[in-house]
Amino acid sequence: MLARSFKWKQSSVVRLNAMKCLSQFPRARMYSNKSTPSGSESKPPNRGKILILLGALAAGSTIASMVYQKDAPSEFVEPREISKEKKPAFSEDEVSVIFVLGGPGAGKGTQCANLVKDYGFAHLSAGDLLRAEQNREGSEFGALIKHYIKEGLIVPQEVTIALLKKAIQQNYENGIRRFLVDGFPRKMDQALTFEKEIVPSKFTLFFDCPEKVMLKRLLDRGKTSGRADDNAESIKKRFRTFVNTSMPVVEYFEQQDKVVKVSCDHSVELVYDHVKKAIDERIVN
Ligand SMILES: Nc1ncnc2c1ncn2[C@@H]1O[C@H](COP(=O)(O)OP(=O)(O)OP(=O)(O)O)[C@@H](O)[C@H]1O
Ligand SMILES: O=c1ccn([C@@H]2O[C@H](COP(=O)(O)O)[C@@H](O)[C@H]2O)c(=O)[nH]1
Repeated sequence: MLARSFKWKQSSVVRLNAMKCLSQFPRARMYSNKSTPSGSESKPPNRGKILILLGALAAGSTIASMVYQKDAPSEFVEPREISKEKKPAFSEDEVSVIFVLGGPGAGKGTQCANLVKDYGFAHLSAGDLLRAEQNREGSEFGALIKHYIKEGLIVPQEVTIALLKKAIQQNYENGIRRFLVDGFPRKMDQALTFEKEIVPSKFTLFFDCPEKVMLKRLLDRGKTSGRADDNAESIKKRFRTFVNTSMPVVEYFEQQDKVVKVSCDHSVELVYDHVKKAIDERIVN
């Protein structure tokens, strides 16, 4: 948030400077036309040219402010090695990534643990990676992550994608080729960046669950989880973020026919039967 307001301030300064320029420009032209060498009355300023110049200045300031905001909030983030890469770090033949999405408490982690046992996937939970980074001594992102998680907001993609990329790379070096990327992508920018710069996903496993059921599960889990966001206030915010920010990602992949939906309002065992079926039908390597 701090970062966002910083960026906003920067772009506002650009706009304000441009406005100052705009407001002073006509006056400067008037002064220069005050008198003519012949001493005759000054000519009216050429309004057409002034308008064109004003338009160009306004367009320039808008573009400048868009460029400023595009990368927000990069102040918090390590060098932007992700965006410099021209093509994905891995090809789809090298690694298989299945995104696992669903509302908070839908049972994603529980089902991923089953899949790890039976299929040898590496399970990368974006939330777990963020919590580990938050607690890592010396992390410059600790306070930022803590704030976003408590508020049920999505941590800036640069942080999460860098963590995921590192984890995939480490597992790859150890011979692992199949990944369940759990609780990610939660926002459209993450989906686009990950697929462009890390690897395109095979498909998305989407756990569909009524809010009432998820609420009960999370409040029960909160009795022992020690998670700062397993409380009624944070859960409400997480639900809101899920509907407004994460569901558009599911819809985006649905349009590409890349979503397998599993209903989660059943026992762990029954849900897993459906999950296994979905995986067996779609998995390629
Ligand atoms: N099918 C199920 N029936 C009843 N309880 C379940 C079921 N699946 C998971 N749970 C329980 O619900 C809680 C939330 O499950 P889990 O942690 O797997 O969800 P999640 O989707 O990964 O949540 P989050 O996104 O918040 O990390 C856990 O306490 C888990 O034991
Ligand atoms: O891509 C992500 C994934 C997670 N977060 C933040 O972490 C919490 C907890 O995630 P869980 O999957 O429930 O463990 C989530 O509410 C977000 O605040 C994120 O920012 N980006």
